[in-house]
Amino acid sequence: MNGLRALTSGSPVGQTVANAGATRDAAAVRVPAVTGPQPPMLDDDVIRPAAPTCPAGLIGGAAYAGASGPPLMIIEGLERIFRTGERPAVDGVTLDVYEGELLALLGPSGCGKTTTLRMIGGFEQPDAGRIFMRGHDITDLPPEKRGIGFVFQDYALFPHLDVFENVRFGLNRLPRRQAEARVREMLELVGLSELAKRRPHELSGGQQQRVALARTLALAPSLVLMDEPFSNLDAAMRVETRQEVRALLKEAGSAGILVTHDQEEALALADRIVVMEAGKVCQIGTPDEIYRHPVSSFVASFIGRSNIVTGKAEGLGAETPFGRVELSKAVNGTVDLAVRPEQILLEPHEKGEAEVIGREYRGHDQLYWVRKGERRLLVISGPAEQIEVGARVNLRVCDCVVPINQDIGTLIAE
Ligand SMILES: Nc1ncnc2c1ncn2[C@@H]1O[C@H](COP(=O)(O)OP(=O)(O)OP(=O)(O)O)[C@@H](O)[C@H]1O
Repeated sequence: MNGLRALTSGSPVGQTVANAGATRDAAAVRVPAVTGPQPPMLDDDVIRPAAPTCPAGLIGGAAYAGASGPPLMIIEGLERIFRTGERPAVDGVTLDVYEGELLALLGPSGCGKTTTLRMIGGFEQPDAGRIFMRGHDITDLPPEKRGIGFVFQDYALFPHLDVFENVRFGLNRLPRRQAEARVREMLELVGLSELAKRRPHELSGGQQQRVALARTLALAPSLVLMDEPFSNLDAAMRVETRQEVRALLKEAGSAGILVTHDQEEALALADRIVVMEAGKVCQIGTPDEIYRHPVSSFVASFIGRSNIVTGKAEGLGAETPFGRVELSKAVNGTVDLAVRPEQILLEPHEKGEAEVIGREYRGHDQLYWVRKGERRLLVISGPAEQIEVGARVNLRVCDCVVPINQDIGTLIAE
């Protein structure tokens, strides 16, 4: 979905920003005012209720290990039902975001990521649920009163303004010298001081992305929303730019919420990942937790790849089509198990239990498809191994396997 239109359509302010993306008319654009740790120039734009309306504390999901205080934002039971939909587009989303944390909303197309982001930004009104920022209920505030910054998918830079003027845009309420000092500071932060006089079309996609980020960060937001911000970049530029964006947000001390359907991007960039499916949050955790301890076959298959097999578990072991495997948690009964392709070793043997039916060389590793009885399994091995298609192999699982769908079995110990 086009991040700019998706994020902004449907609200007067949003509409203006969306139009700006099309017309590039600086005078017509109203960039949402934002607040943050410094400078204090936009504070009077933001409504601050006299007392917090929600107690600071963790609601939903796993805690962020890097948290040094209460959450910056608490989102509680957010719901959005479109008249055209058979089910809610967003269905009871509850999560929190900590100061300086980078959170990725990850899930397949249509699972409600953009709608969730639009509600956080104030461009879409929820049908139920509340959003609290530093303890204040901001659910009913317009976008420009929320203290939140935006980086749009197509950057929304003004082609007739140079880099310096693009970044200064939105700082026009500051005295000129103070605004210019802030722009210089931001350009230094994003490493574009040398290119201050260039127009957007004289920059690479990655540099344009940095200008857009500098323009947002100039307003010192405590939270920056980004909808598929790297989708316009080629693969190599995407990898480089996403690390830069992460570093810049960390340096600026701003938290970020990033919408992506790219699991590799979420794993590489985020402090925590919120996995969504059909409008609901199915798991929140660090990239490592999500990858190594998926809570369902959906998460196990969407984040990385998994062979889902059924096993008969007894404590920390289970009988499976691979023979006996060790489990990461003690369970009893019939359980589904997520076996990662890299956890399976292929041992060539002329009377092996399985047959190699496909092979894809990828340079850094190889994918093998093997058939055992009716089952088709995916295996990833190192690049040096050479097993021909048609060869017989034995399969060995070389690591602890994660039980999922625990309602099938009985969890007997953590
Ligand atoms: N304005 C709207 N009117 C009606 N239905 C909508 C509207 N916006 C979104 N939807 C529907 O809500 C659901 C969630 O859409 P949303 O854009 O939030 O998903 P997404 O996860 O961001 O998808 P993508 O990755 O494709 O952008 C989809 O079924 C979509 O068709």
